[in-house]
Amino acid sequence: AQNGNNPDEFFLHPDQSFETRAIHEGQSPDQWKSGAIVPPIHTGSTFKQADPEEHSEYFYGRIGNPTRSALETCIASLDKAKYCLTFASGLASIAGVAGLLKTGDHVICGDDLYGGTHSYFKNIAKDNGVEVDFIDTTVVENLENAFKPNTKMVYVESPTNPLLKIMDIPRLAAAIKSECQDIIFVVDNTFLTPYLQNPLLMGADIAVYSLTKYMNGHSDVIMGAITTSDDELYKKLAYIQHIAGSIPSPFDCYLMNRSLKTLSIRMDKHIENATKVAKFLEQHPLVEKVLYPGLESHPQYKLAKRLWHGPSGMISIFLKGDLEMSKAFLKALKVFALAVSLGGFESLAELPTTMTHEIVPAEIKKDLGITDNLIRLSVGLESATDLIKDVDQALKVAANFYI
Ligand SMILES: C=C(NCc1c(COP(=O)(O)O)cnc(C)c1O)C(=O)O
Repeated sequence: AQNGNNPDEFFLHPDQSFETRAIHEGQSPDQWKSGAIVPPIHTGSTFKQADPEEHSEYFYGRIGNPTRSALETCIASLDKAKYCLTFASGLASIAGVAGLLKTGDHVICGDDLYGGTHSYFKNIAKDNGVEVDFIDTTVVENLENAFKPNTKMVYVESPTNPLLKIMDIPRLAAAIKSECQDIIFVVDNTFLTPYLQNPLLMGADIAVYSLTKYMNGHSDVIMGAITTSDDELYKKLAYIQHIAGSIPSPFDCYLMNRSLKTLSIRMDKHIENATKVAKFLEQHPLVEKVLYPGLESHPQYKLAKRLWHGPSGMISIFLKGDLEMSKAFLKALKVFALAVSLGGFESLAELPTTMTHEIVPAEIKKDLGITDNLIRLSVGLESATDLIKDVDQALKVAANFYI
């Protein structure tokens, strides 16, 4: 995390070895005949066997690939996990985790989730006979009151997409395990990455990642991952990866592995830029509210400081206007691009209600507060001065729609 001298500048004490592990874990040149310093891209789909009754670690690309193994070893180390499994996308990894549920099981989901994740549990999991409840898991008592005899999983994001609600993972874990040790606690850690939060160290059984976002950070790979330290869960999830077969390509694994090498310095810059942009927006007359866990005004700022190494680069703001003002603001931006996704080096801006959360039923969006004037910003690595100038000029254009 940031190397500020003032203890108030950053959150939990930074993990001193993260950068070294990101560069070296899973990358040993000794594992390759060539001695390559950077893991090569193994595109082979199948591997020669010495005997019909025995094969080496690698025998078929869907079951295992050396480039994918290098990546999975690195991510497991970054998340301080025993295991990592990668999938073709973030939602594919979520589908893999949901594959642990059987007909008649009950899953408790946080109420504020990425639209696709909400839709997966509300439609696909439900159609597979899984009972789903969505509750506000920022209040631990809500969770305690939601348990049923058939509860098998609790699934949350922290912070959540797009309202940046923060989960007290240790308290949720304690409540879950005191209810029943067998309930699987899953935390989607996409917005923070292992650099800023390690859910497994706080009691989660599985962490889920859309690697597409910050961990790749270059908006050119779609991929997902899970991490766990539970041997039984790993065996089941590895079976799902192998047999349901939703695996990433060797080339994408090479790109993702390469991105991890700069994850820490990119996150520090995302935090530095987002803090400056959030502070500018917080005082702007056309901005009703700024949600950024790095600002003391965030309702769960103290919790974020207690659990996180830093507040990441995502900001959600409420403009003092309606849909027309939001559209005018978003279309006036020049440095921020109007696009879904997040976590890349380029700054992105979007309107959750009609874009990433369009799929969420209107009454649920209303209950959550995903309104026409809610804008989500993914603050990139450009000059903070340019980013602030961009939102300032776009707000001036949108001022004509001020109500
Ligand atoms: C595309 C977007 N989100 C994807 C996402 C996913 C799905 O990841 P994919 O790699 O897009 O399949 C899972 N979890 C979170 C918290 C996410 O934000 C978005 O919010 O713009």
